[in-house]
Amino acid sequence: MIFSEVLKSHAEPLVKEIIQHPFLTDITTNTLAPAAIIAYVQQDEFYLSQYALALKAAADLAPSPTIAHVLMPLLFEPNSESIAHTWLLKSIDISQVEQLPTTVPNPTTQAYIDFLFANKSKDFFSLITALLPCAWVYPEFAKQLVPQEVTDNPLINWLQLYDNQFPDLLKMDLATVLFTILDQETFTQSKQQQLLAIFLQGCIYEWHFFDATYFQKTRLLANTSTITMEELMNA
Ligand SMILES: Cc1ncc(C[n+]2csc(CCO)c2C)c(N)n1
Repeated sequence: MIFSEVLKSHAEPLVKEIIQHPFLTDITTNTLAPAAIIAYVQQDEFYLSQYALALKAAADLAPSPTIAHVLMPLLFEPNSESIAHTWLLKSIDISQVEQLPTTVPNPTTQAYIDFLFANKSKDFFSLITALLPCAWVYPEFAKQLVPQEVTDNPLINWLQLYDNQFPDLLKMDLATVLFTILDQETFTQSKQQQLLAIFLQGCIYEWHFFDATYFQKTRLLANTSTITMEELMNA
């Protein structure tokens, strides 16, 4: 089995969990709470800005000019997925991301981003393996959840985007490119195990990302407490 297939087959149970997450089932039934939509869009805007930086770092770390060349066209602008966010917000009568309050990353978003940059500090292949679940999981659940019949659910556009049905708005080939880079490399057994662990951890973060925004785990001590870090340090 080629390495990318090994990664995907191990992650299959996690994809099943993600597909059953209430965030996604509520998308398919058009019952996703406005608060969950707002929390998701806010967190995702922030997440994607950091993801774009990590992807750029991968292109800079590329072990050969050929690989760098393959990655270059994929360095999407952080806001290239903003159409997905616009569609979600429109369903609750908010037209612009700018209308949302400023975002503080919730602990899950922050942990996911820290995970990406921790793998940047390891090596190029660890980094692209950490970047892969984000690019791979969405098309995986989208192809399974997009309804075959016509629907008036406005949230289905969001799924169709990730099912590559609007290639002019968002190209969905990043996962394929990153898997191909991995498949062209030969890894020792122990390196394969390390990369598999990174890949699965990334898929787990994808589940947590939905869970944190669905339940709005956004109530941070830093937002609610009147004591500042500075005061604690100087006490
Ligand atoms: C937490 C989170 N994970 C994955 C995506 C989806 N996504 C991000 S980058 C990319 C590759 C093509 O743009 C895809 C599919 C998201 N928006 N937010």
